[in-house]
Amino acid sequence: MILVAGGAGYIGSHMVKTLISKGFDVIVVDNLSTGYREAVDEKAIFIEGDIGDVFLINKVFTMFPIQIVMHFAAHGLVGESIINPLKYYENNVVKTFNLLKSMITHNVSKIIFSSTCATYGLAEKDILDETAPNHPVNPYGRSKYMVEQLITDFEAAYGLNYVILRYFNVAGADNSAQIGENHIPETHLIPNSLLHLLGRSDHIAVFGDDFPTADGSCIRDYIHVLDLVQAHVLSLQMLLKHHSVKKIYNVGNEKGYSVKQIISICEKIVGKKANIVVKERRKGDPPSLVASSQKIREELGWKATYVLEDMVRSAWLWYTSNPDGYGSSNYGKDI
Ligand SMILES: NC(=O)c1ccc[n+]([C@@H]2O[C@H](COP(=O)([O-])OP(=O)(O)OC[C@H]3O[C@@H](n4cnc5c(N)ncnc54)[C@H](O)[C@@H]3O)[C@@H](O)[C@H]2O)c1
Ligand SMILES: O=c1ccn([C@@H]2O[C@H](COP(=O)(O)OP(=O)(O)O[C@H]3O[C@H](CO)[C@@H](O)[C@H](O)[C@H]3O)[C@@H](O)[C@H]2O)c(=O)[nH]1
Repeated sequence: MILVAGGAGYIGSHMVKTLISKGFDVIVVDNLSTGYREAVDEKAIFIEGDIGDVFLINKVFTMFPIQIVMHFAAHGLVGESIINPLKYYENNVVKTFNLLKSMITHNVSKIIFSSTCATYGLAEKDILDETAPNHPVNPYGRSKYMVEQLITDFEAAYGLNYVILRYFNVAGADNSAQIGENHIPETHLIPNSLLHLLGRSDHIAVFGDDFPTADGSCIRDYIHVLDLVQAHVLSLQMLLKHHSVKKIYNVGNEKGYSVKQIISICEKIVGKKANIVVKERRKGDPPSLVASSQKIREELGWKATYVLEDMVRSAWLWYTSNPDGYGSSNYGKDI
């Protein structure tokens, strides 16, 4: 049985759907702070609760034969983490510490952890492999790097097996259009661009056009949520088959797109012009983050199968099929 922490969120709900389709028994623990009950496959057991609730998590480990924890539960917004670092260190570090401690107490010895390329910070190279130095430049990236360090220390001391996946920017939606990205407020670039083109805002902002990049806007590497889910499936298979697993993998498409290029691709796919407004840089944004995913390709046989246009098309299908998201009235509005 697999415990999916944060399985009601954007990425976690796609993971749960795939695990169920592959015949795994799944239990989701999610406090619904940014997730949705409706996003969780109905064949999964759902517990509304907090990963930091030691009593609850101990009970889950006592009642269910959990083999592996997939840990998606976190706050994930770079900008917000600068304004409210307490929220990030408490939720992402302190509560994960509680979860890890319960795992160790109950001999649950395998974890797949959702980390991020934000651990790298200011990239010294155009393409980042897993040996690039970790110098995160915002509290969110630091909180994730701290958890990576907890996990590696617990591996050394208590034999915790782990796969840490450093996701680059995740985008797109399941092709069914039944689940997708529904953050309130929405801050991510592709959703914001599409919601603007859907008429939900009067402009799309470009945060900074004076970065040291070709067109001056930030460069990111976008990965389809379904390709990312497949990276988890392969990591899961390795953890189920082997002992003493301690792996860190980047998961990205190995291609960089600037903010301006992303908006232009969204315009092309939707067939409409955006009202683009250049604004100040958003604090904590590194100019460029692009992956080398060679390690996971070579070691697990993973490869990205979707290109950027597929991500934008599937996200657009999700938004146009579900204009109210999971039913919330302030879907897509600014704070
Ligand atoms: N979206 C991206 O581009 C991206 C990139 C890199 C890493 N990540 C990481 O992937 C994970 C999932 O991201 P997402 O985009 O799906 O975010 P999300 O906000 O949609 O999902 C997070 C889920 O975790 C739940 N949650 C948060 N704190 C919790 C707690 N203390 N106890 C129980 N449940 C809790 C939320 O309710 C939500 O359902 C996060 O750890 C994030 O940092 C995301
Ligand atoms: O309306 C917008 C929204 C974003 N951006 C810019 O677009 C880029 C991408 O921003 P966003 O989509 O918010 O993603 P990131 O800030 O890169 O963060 C995402 O990707 C990280 C990995 O790079 C993950 O760790 C985080 O959890 C996830 O939120 C950044 O330069 C933003 O400043 C804009 O210009 N206008």
